[in-house]
This record gives sequence, structure tokens and C-alpha cells, in this order.
Amino acid sequence: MSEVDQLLSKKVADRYLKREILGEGTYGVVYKATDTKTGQIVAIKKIRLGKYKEGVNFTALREIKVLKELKDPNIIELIDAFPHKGNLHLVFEFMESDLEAVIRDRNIFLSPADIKSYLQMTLKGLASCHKKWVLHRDMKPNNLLIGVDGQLKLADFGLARIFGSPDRKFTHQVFARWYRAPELLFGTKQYGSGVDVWAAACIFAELLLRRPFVQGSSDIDQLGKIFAAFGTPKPSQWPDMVYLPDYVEYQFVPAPPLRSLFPMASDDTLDLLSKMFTYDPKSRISVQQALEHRYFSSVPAPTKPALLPRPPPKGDSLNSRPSDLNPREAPIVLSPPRKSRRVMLQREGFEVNQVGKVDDHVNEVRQATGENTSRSEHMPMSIDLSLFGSRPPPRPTINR
Ligand SMILES: Nc1ncnc2c1ncn2[C@@H]1O[C@H](COP(=O)(O)OP(=O)(O)OP(=O)(O)O)[C@@H](O)[C@H]1O
Repeated sequence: MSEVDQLLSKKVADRYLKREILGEGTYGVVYKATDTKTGQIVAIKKIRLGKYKEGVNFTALREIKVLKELKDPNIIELIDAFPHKGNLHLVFEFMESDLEAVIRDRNIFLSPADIKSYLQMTLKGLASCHKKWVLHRDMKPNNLLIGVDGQLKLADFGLARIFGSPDRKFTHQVFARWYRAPELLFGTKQYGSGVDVWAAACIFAELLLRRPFVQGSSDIDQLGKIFAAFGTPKPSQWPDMVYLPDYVEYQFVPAPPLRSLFPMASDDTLDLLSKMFTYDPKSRISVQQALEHRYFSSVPAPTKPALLPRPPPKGDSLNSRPSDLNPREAPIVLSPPRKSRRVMLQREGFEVNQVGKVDDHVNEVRQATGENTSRSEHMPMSIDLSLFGSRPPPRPTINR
């Protein structure tokens, strides 16, 4: 760091020299900084405490507690945590890039061995969480950070929470929609490590396709697109489904062959994918079982992290998404037999009738209606905005 840089930088807590802003997330700004004690480059997540009147940010405290308990080569290390000028500062090891940048970089070719390596590191990090009864709950490619040594590490445990108590109720709207498991989309209040497995499967699919796999514009649309990809689940396939709080019946569509979605994938790849994308969370493969799947022991061996292709460090690339137009039709929502809620598809679009309170689902259908007004065609699986000369929309999160 030059003298000028040092003068421009602000010293925090007499130890960290703040440099540029790396980005802003749900909880606040993230800075690059130098630890003057060790010379190490770090990332400081500054969490605003001010807006919490009582002065305690439980989410932040939860993140600290969870992170302290998780020490693993595939989990980001929390180096320090301290309050400063009314903000809570979390100091993490600095990571050069993330998996989203890898996937989006058109100059990077990902071989089957590279994909295997990224998936293996993701699952190893998750296995370590699950062994300690911790769910990540916000798995998505930009939360999988990549270090200078090529190691992938799970980050952003802001929403993670210790589970184990059988009647613990979780807020279900925690996942970025495209990575959300079907049980979450149907409003389950009790869920387990299967939600992380589903998200990891979405990331696996994204590594293979080089675009987000299922890009729903609402929870209803997300489920429709999942069902278009894997077939509408029959109650015999997932017995608990019909009892889920937000269950609505979807028009039945059969499953297309998995190979038609991933034409270049090996048989082992398809087998593992189908086990991770199992509808019934009780039958879905666990992270540990996935790591023991023959996909990882068969050739090619996973690429060593140091040899993995790297995107330019953060901020250097103006990435654009690859073309991903896929006109697959999603099944439509039918009336759920148990409830007095009716969701009907009309010629001009959806008409929604519900006896009683208007709920989120209805609002979502209305949202869908707005997007599909006076048309009878269905939404494509994913939309390539580059066709219109614009950048793709930001990935949805619960806060944006
Ligand atoms: N340890 C780190 N090293 C380098 N950059 C980091 C580190 N942690 C976070 N960042 C970067 O800081 C920015 C904000 O990250 P943050 O985790 O707060 O939110 P996010 O992942 O972008 O979004 P969300 O909060 O919705 O998950 C991102 O660009 C992220 O890549």
C-alpha cells in the first residue's frame, strides 16, 4: 500500500486501514482493508447497528456465533468482530472472486473436472455445517467466494441458524428464489438440510449450463418452472406435499428426460443431479451421501483448486450472461382440492378468486397476471435480456 493510499484510507479501531468499497449486501457495506498488525488483506463487513433502536442486531450476532463455531477450509474465516462508531464490523479473510463471476465469465471454459472440483468444495463446506446442525439457507453462486489459491468457501451466514429442535419454526422466505427448494416454495415451516442440497443442485446445474437453471419471476412461477423441468410431482412421489401450507395443485406435466436438459452431462452427473433434485426432502440425498456418490470417484478426478480457471479479480470484468432462451412451457396452477382457493387460467390470463383473506400466493398470481396480461402463452424457462440490449436483472433476494 502506497503512502498516498494510506493517507486516503481510514484507520478503523487502530488496526484496519480501510481501502475501497467491495460492495453492499443485505446488512451493509463491505470494504477491503489492510490489517496493520499482520499485513493481511481483509474484507470488513460494516453492519449498521443504528437502525436497530434497541441497539442489538440479532442477525449479526447470530452470524458471529454461527461463524465462530464453523471452522473449515471451505468456510470463510471470521478473523475479528468489533463495534466501531455505532456499527458492528466483521473482519473476514479477503476473497478474490466468487462462483457467480466464474459462471458468468465467457472467457472461462469449465471442464467436467473443474465443475466437479467446484461442486466438491461446495458440498464439503456444507457437510461441515450440517455436521454441526447448521443450515446455510442462502446458498447461491455469489455467496461461494473464491480465494487466491482457488479454494471455494461458503460465505454469508447472515441467515443461517442452528437447527435441531423438531418443532422449531423458520421463516421460509429466506432463499434467493432461484435456489429455493420446492418445500420452501410451498411454504413449509419446518425444513432441514435438504434445502441446502436443493440449492447446491441448482448451483451444480448452473455450472453445467452456465446460466441460472430455473429463473422464476414469482414463487408460483418458480414452482411451475421446476415442474416443467422435472415433471409435476405426484402425491405418491411426495406424500407430504399436499399438506404443505401454501400447496396449490398444478396441472400435471410428465418429466422430460433429464438428458434433454443437460445434453452434455455424463451418466454419473445425471444420476447425482436427479438424487439432489428429488422432490420429497425425506428422500433427497444428503450432502454426505452426495460426496460419497460415484460421480466424485469416477474419472475425471476433480481439478486441484490451484489449477482451476480464475476470473479477473472483482470489479475488473463487465460480465454478461450467456444466451439462455428456453421456450419450455411451465404447467399452470389448478385449484387445490382441500382449500376454498381457486386459481383459474382464463383465455385472457389468470383470474383469481379466493374466499377469505387474500394471501401471498394470490398476490403472486396477480403479479404473474401482470406479466402475462392478455396472452395465453406461458413464460419461457428463462429469458435472455441481452436480446433487448439490456443487462440481466439482479438476482432476486428477499431484500431486493
Ligand atoms: N470476504 C470477502 N472478500 C471479498 N469480497 C467480499 C467478501 N465478503 C463479501 N464480499 C463482497 O462484498 C459485496 C457484498 O457482500 P455481502 O455478502 O454483504 O452481500 P451479497 O452477497 O452481495 O448480497 P446478499 O447480502 O443479498 O447475499 C459482494 O460484492 C461480495 O462479493
